[in-house]
Amino acid sequence: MNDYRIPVTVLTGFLGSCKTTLLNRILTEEHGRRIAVIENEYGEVGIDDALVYNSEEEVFEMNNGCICCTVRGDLIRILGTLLRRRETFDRIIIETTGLADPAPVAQTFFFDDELRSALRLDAIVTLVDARHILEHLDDARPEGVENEALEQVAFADRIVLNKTDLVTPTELERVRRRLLSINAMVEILPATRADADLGRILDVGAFDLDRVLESEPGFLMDLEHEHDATVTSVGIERRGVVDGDRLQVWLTDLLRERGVDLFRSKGILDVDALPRPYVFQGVHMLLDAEDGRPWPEGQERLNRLVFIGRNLDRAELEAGFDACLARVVA
Ligand SMILES: Nc1nc2c(ncn2[C@@H]2O[C@H](COP(=O)(O)OP(=O)(O)OP(=O)(O)O)[C@@H](O)[C@H]2O)c(=O)[nH]1
Repeated sequence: MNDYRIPVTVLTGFLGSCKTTLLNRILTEEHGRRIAVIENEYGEVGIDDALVYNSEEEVFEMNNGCICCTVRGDLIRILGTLLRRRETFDRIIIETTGLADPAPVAQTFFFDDELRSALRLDAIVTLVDARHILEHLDDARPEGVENEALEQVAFADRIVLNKTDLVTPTELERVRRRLLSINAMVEILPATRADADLGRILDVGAFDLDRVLESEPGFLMDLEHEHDATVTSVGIERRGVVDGDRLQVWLTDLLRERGVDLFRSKGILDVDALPRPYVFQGVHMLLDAEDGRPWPEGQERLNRLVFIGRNLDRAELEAGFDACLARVVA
């Protein structure tokens, strides 16, 4: 029997594991397919809108809470809105935050009659950072507090085992075995910059409710979960021109000294008043930087930074960044 329901892919994976990189690849390579994107970002300052490939696709942002907790109602509303013009797209991709539990997101497609009859959860695709995943899986949590990285691996229908360039073959094999010890059935696709075969990721019909119910009988009932309250996000927005040299010193020192607890950092900055923004991305102690898309004409250049990690000190981060500002614009 033909299934005319619209396929939905959930992209999940811990902070910095490469979700946005994979999303950009899909939007570039599947160009011509009509894709509706729903993006959930952690923290009050959104950055990913500027990092997602500039495409024809409509991107629905959900920035005011976590998709698996506070904004699940928003997700249902956005899906409902999309269904009212279902002829305008062929598939939906949802990118969760790096700290989301994918189970409540998956449940959304089974609770609501309208959604269940129109949408088909195709697969939960979990991105894994080969370099950092073991420390996150080993991160002991108090009783009742969940380990999101573990949930993301356990719930995956496909794992894109990414950043293979940052580990040795022996380390990669150790990670692969660990992933299979958590989720024996999952198909693992090794990748660098998420260059896995999209044919193994999209339209694969991999999500199987019966299998999930076998391993998690409470899947359709148990909505309660608790995140680690020591992990928070600090968003900073400032006008002004940043001094490139001071910024380098500050960021390098910050990541070296705090990199263990600083899971993720990103920023879009007006450095030295250049025509294009300076975009930096940190994952623990590793830092990448590149020029972003040119600042929009006639629009104010607002510096935006986000830090996500354990026991973050907002005042210290703000003071550190403020000291990098060469010129403050009121
Ligand atoms: N060395 C290396 N770096 C990578 C690879 N894939 C992605 N990166 C870098 O890792 C960083 C995080 O990538 P993103 O795609 O933004 O990760 P994400 O999962 O969307 O991040 P959050 O949404 O913030 O959780 C970026 O600086 C990427 O350039 C890879 O295969 N190897």
